[in-house]
Amino acid sequence: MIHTRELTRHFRVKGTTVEAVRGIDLDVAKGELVAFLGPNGAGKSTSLRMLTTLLPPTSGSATVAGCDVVADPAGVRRRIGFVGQGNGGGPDQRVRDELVGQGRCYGLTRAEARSRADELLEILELRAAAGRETAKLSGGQKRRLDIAMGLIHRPELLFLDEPSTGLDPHSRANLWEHVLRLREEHGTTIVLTTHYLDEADSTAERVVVIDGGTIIADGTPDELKGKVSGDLVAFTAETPEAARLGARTAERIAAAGSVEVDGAGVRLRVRHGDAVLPELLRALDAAGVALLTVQVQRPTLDDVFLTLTGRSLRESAQ
Ligand SMILES: Nc1ncnc2c1ncn2[C@@H]1O[C@H](COP(=O)(O)OP(=O)(O)OP(=O)(O)O)[C@@H](O)[C@H]1O
Repeated sequence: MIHTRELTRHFRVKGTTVEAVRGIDLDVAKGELVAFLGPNGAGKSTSLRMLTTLLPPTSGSATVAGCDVVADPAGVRRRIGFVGQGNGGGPDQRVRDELVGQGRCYGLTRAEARSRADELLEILELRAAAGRETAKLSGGQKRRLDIAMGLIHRPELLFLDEPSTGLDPHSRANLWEHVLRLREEHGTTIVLTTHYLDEADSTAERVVVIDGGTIIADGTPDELKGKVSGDLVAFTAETPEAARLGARTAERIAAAGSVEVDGAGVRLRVRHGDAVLPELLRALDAAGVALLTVQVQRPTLDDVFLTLTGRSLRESAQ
């Protein structure tokens, strides 16, 4: 559905060159749900804008839904839907009219546009808001209308640029339910950008991590987490002395890496935290280290980003 080779985009800003996207090779198959994850300025939107023909590449190539983005941008546009950051229509437009108008823009007859609009209002649970002015919708309803607008011409491939930014947690969850259902029921391929780690983790089956204009990791959330960091085992001893003894004991445990002591707390990385835990507890007990708390945490996508770049995505994204 998407094939890019060495896809590159530079901008000239005040006499200097900004390398926004630097030679991206990406293949997305039909039906995939892919999240581009990366901090602000990583090159996610620029990549999306090239794939949706809004921006020509400086060099490299991209084929989207079977059409070349440079040689046949009209072909790409006919086959894709794009929901940008803060799309929306005119504030005085009513929801259904907005959708029908969009359908007409894509060459649907009036009857087709009306029937498709009604279908989408139903799918995206906007039927009750059909006669309302778009300016009076809630944030979540507005984003769902944006998505309906992107789907009016039944695209095979839908691009969503930060679909949930600015929504409250309830609206975000609701939006995701709709997006996932669309994909399940209609087989739509979906490519989206996000800087919400939890969102990429829980909803995308494939995460493409972008930083500094290049892809630095690509895989399922579990593959990414499995490859670059082990589980975190954290325990608290009764005193800092006991913690230091506990840390020395933990260091001797098979495959324990990067043991850190902070006051009475100890943190270590191990490959399979839950499998190592019984051995660790026995060793600590034998050394006379009594524990107040112990927990095992699977790595997060932020741990992955930290391991790859030395920076926390959570901090970069704030
Ligand atoms: N039209 C432009 N002119 C000049 N520089 C640009 C332009 N668009 C993007 N850039 C620069 O290119 C780099 C990548 O920006 P881009 O918007 O693609 O990042 P992003 O990952 O989508 O970030 P965000 O999460 O903030 O949207 C940034 O350094 C940005 O300042």
